[in-house]
Amino acid sequence: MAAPRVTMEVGNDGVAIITLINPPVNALAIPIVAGLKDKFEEATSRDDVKAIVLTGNGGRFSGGFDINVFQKVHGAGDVSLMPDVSVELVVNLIEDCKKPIVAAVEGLALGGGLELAMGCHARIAAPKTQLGLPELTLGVIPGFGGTQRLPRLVGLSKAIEMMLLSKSITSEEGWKLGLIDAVVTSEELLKVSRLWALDIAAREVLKLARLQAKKTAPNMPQHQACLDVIEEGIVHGGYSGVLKEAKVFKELVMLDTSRGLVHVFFAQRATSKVPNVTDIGLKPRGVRKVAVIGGGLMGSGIATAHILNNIYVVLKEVNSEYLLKGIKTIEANVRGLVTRGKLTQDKANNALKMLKGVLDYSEFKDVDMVIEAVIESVPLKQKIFSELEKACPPHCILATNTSTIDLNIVGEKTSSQDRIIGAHFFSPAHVMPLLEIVRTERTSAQVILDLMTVGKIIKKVPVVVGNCTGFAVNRAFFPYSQSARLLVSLGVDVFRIDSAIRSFGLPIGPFQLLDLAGYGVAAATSKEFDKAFPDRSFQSPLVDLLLKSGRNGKANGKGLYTYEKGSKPKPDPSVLPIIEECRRLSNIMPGGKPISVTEKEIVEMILFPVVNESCRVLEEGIVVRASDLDVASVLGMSFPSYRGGIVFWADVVGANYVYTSLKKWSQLYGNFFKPSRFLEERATKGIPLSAPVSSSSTSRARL
Ligand SMILES: C[C@H](O)CC(=O)SCCNC(=O)CCNC(=O)[C@H](O)C(C)(C)COP(=O)(O)OP(=O)(O)OC[C@H]1O[C@@H](n2cnc3c(N)ncnc32)[C@H](O)[C@@H]1OP(=O)(O)O
Repeated sequence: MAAPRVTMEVGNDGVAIITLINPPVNALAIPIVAGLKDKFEEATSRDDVKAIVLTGNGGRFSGGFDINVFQKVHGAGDVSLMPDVSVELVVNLIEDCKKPIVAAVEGLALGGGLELAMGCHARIAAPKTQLGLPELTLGVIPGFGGTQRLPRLVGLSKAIEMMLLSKSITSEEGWKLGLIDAVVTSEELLKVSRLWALDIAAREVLKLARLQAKKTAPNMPQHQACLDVIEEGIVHGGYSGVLKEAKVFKELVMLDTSRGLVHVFFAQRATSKVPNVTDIGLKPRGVRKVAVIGGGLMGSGIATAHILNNIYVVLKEVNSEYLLKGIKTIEANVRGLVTRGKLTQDKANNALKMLKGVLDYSEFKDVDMVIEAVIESVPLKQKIFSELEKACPPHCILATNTSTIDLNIVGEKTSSQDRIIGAHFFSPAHVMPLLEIVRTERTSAQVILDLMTVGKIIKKVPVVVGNCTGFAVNRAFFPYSQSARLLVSLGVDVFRIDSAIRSFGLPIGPFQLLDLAGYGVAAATSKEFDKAFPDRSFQSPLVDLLLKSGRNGKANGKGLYTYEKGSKPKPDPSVLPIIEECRRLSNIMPGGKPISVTEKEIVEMILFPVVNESCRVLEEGIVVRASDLDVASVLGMSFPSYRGGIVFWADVVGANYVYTSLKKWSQLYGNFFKPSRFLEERATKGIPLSAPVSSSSTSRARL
């Protein structure tokens, strides 16, 4: 029988195949260990070797360390006969190798055999390969790093079972656990392992991940940085990798991105602390049965959010046709989650069992909460709330999903103002995470606390806000769509505006959002804001012109963009004459010529007016604290979380810069941009916008 040896063959592809030859099980005898060291050193230093595959001859990877050596140790009583494999070979030469090493395992990889394979950068196995660490059966423990690497690859419980019970697993099971990267036929084993090794060498995976991250996280440096650090370890070894990791970590933690994300993390948690509500010893009352009035888009979304979280819902509509439509929408919402893999069929069935459709108030006698979600009509809402007062038990919370109407007016015809509260969901209500809880001066603390608790049960982030037109989010962001339309009237291209806002980090621009919401909704909400804030509301003819030309956005497939199934929305060039007409009617371009702006100016001219209105929201105490508005802007408007929310971002940009910019634009383009008193004061005194209102002289003046 030929002497145990290790061979190396370098292919034209630059892959060195290192083979263990020690029949019958390729036990890791002393000459094999020495041979492995030689070959790995050679492969590492040779320029023609790009990557390495380690394999065993004769269809068996390795049965482990040569047990005969144990006998020699026992006989001589000399433990120094054991070679240093764990650190010298597996860590220094294999794991830290600057070239990728892939183990191609077949038949068996036991004890030291599996440990060698675990030191490699990937493991490809033939079917039914036996993988195990049976060292305890010999009275010892795994000695080539197995105690450390196996738990990291398969998890602690499985690793303990495999070691303490000396239980082997198959390569198929290993693949499921993450120990094996791919299981391929015996014929393909070497070919796939070579390609795998080259793939790591060419770092295709990293390249792909980089491209992907560029698309999904364009403004966040930590994604590319993470890939750079991983690559450093692959190219220059683990030590160099951890050094770079430590350095890059410290750089990243100091950046605005991390500051913004950490701010949002704590800001989100702070929303559950509401002075005089959560700190006065009240206990939330259970809400088991909820009635939703109105099965339209909002009502059905709200009902869906509740049944998905085990809350019984009665959905009330005015006739069976509408009711059926509402129930169908809820079923479609739930099915959609199953299709997208977000919900199991079982859970979906259980959720739908929690729903009952009704046409009258008989089921309302034992409901704990009602959420009204009918159209925005004051007389209709007033009528519903006075009926609810009679139909519901006295403890029942009376909530409305209105997004514009003053809650005091909604409850005017009742004597239950203490139970009336706003539950402002964002569409689609079963998906969007924000729940604005709107309180009036008369809403009781108990009712606020109860709704906050339900909000958490249905997995929303409840933010308690005050009562005003638009509440916190829609109020602060009403200038968002208006400034976009103002820019269009000043001659800036619609699609350029959307693209600038997307580059800033919002998922879609203001005009795509307009298409999505539908022009009817946009026209109605614009009117509310024109009415509430006439001094600073910009009235653009654009939406009316679009409606007149038979367009209604995505809903009828005709918007500023064209919508075809299966493809992304595309700018529709046929809207350009409508936009020209809009500019002609507005007649605000200085000297009749389009203004010239950079992408940065577009973003600032759209978002600084939002900051300005946010200042008024803060000054009026509509939110408990500035960070609540940050959370609301991130969760309700998809303002990029890595910018920390609208107020946080404004402070990063600098209140003074926001103020001077707005002042300049207000001189050029009018009152829409006029800085608010709060902004002016904070900017001139150098106080951050996020500082508590009570610390500014504004509120001191009021007190
Ligand atoms: C530091 C490290 O963590 C320490 C270690 O690696 S300790 C070693 C851990 N490995 C083991 O315990 C595996 C022991 N071997 C076995 O369980 C089985 O031999 C096997 C499953 C690999 C193969 O089984 P099977 O096909 O039935 O063949 P079997 O007759 O047992 O073995 C074939 C030959 O290989 C030898 N052999 C098997 N494993 C060996 C090993 N690890 N060292 C030295 N010789 C070994 C056997 O003594 C036998 O020799 P023989 O032909 O001269 O009698």
